Amino acid sequence: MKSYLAAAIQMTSVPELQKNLAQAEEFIDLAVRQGAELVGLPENFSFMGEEKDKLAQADAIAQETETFLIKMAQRYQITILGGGFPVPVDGTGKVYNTALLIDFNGQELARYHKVHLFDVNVPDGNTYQESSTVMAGKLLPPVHFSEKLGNVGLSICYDVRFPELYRHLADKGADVVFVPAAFTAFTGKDHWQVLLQARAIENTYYVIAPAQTGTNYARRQTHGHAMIIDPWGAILADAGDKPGVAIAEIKPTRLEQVRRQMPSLQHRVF
Ligand SMILES: O=C(O)CNC(=O)[C@H](CS)NC(=O)CCC(=O)C(=O)O
Repeated sequence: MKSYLAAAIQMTSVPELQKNLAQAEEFIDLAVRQGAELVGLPENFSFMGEEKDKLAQADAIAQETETFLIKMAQRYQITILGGGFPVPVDGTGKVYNTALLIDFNGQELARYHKVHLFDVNVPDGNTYQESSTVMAGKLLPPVHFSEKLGNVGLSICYDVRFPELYRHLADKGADVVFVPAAFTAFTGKDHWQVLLQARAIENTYYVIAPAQTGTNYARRQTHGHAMIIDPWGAILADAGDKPGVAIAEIKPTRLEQVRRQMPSLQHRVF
């Protein structure tokens, strides 16, 4: 593993596929011009809208999003994560909420179907029933083993509330873990940063968290604060509440140092 720059992109995605892909490319371009080699896009980056509209357009969203990710990886010579988009599951009328990691050749490195679905009545009055359109994944997320970038683990959004998933990624040797999200503004203000820092600290790995921000559609407000956190829990970059990019250096020496200073992973009893 070498030292390199990673980017967590922050967007206000809307219910318009082409518009979102154009916005995503602008931020990818910006990140690459600052030297980023590993770039993450948030959950719902290519389409964020009503569940029924997402379902109606799911075939086109899935196809065009995958083509876009491959094109971006090759054009900018980066490893890129598409942090969550719908992929139809044959014969069910539902989709998997899918995260996809692509390398600079356009080759697929890892794919994950979100296992924890957000079926929650948020106290601000909004009701979320992700399981009405999304099929829960059945497998724990993968870790992609990379000589160059370190071992990269995947997850999506609401997963961040389930520490056992992140401990699994640590057991598989993760050095860098993605948490692409579309966190609600209401839960995000109290929970987002704390949960991300906890996952980084307890597992002594980097956390890269691309995010949605602002008003995406109707009454849907997202929290923002895409960030990159080091294995000590320090916030290295925070994109604030406007669309943009959080960039920080991922360093193997820092991973080794923190794991020496705080060897908690070696002291597990259970
Ligand atoms: O609602 C949308 O349009 C898009 N959102 C999503 O796709 C997903 C599932 S509904 N959002 C979350 O998981 C939020 C989790 C969260 O906010 C928390 O855990 O507090």
